[in-house]
Amino acid sequence: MPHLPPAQGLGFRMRPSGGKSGRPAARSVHGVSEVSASWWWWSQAPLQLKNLPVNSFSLEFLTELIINLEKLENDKTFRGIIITSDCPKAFSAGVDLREICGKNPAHYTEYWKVLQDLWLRLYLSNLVLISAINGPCAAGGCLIPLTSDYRILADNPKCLIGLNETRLGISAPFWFKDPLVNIIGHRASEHALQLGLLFPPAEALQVGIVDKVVPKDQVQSTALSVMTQWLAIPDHARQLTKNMIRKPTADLLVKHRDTDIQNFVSFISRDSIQKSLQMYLAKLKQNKD
Ligand SMILES: CC/C=C\C/C=C\C/C=C\CCC/C=C/C(=O)SCCNC(=O)CCNC(=O)[C@H](O)C(C)(C)COP(=O)(O)OP(=O)(O)OC[C@H]1O[C@@H](n2cnc3c(N)ncnc32)[C@H](O)[C@@H]1OP(=O)(O)O
Repeated sequence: MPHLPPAQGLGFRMRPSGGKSGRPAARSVHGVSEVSASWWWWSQAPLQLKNLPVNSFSLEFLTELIINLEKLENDKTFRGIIITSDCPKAFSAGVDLREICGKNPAHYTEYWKVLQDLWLRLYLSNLVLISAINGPCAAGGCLIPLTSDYRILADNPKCLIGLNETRLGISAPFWFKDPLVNIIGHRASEHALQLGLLFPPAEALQVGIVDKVVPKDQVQSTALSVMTQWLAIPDHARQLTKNMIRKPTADLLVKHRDTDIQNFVSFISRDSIQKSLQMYLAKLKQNKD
């Protein structure tokens, strides 16, 4: 794991709410972020993503997320996580474009490997993962929802979700495509992926990329109630079943991850791609003004 300098505004929060268990809040400060590990409701942890302004996946943010997930996974008192965003602008803007623009091949290699690591950790997690999606998530921003067990989307026209890579002139990695196919089926994925569709809430529900759409102020309470249903199932039976269903998909990435890294690095290092990226980043900044 690389050594990381402290950063402002980067962090994950596990927020207590009611202290049902009567356990005192544990607070620990780490290299990058402050993690306040407390009990909200026995055995379920709300994990709030906060990498302002849009929860884009910087290398530092990815690394911290993996560390925090590992801690939760190893803490046998936790059986599920509700993942949501603490950034008002987005659930996640996906790949942090500054990480893949103007850097060197070694950096691109490390970045892609860590992104794969996060995917593997989430996809094969023993915990129940529920995405409480309270903001837009496009392309790489769908990584957490697509690897979760259940997705709840806020009913807001800004909350668009989908793998829109083709609209950016790129192709979604196979390990983004595979979970989508597993969730919405082959034909709907062909359609969604080739056209780079970003679904507004009602369409997202109809195609099945999310499991529930609720008013924004009910996303958390709905997530809690869904979590309760999932936690009613004995862990060992649910975990074995999850692993049985997901392992073949995960194995594909494990088997091909080196080739996938090489492909990504050679693609992203092209001058033409770097120019497009610079233009896209500049456009994002212009749109703001
Ligand atoms: C042309 C080539 C493009 C892409 C990549 C090329 C190669 C990659 C190869 C393979 C990878 C494939 C798999 C994954 C791909 C990805 O995830 S690519 C990234 C996809 N995400 C997006 O395109 C989202 C872009 N952002 C937005 O649409 C909006 O910002 C938003 C809807 C999330 C929020 O909108 P607003 O509330 O209007 O906020 P702003 O637009 O003003 O944004 C605030 C601030 O954040 C910066 N920003 C936004 N997204 C990113 C990002 N992904 N990476 C880095 N920075 C980002 C934005 O520039 C603003 O910055 P400032 O101007 O405040 O400095």
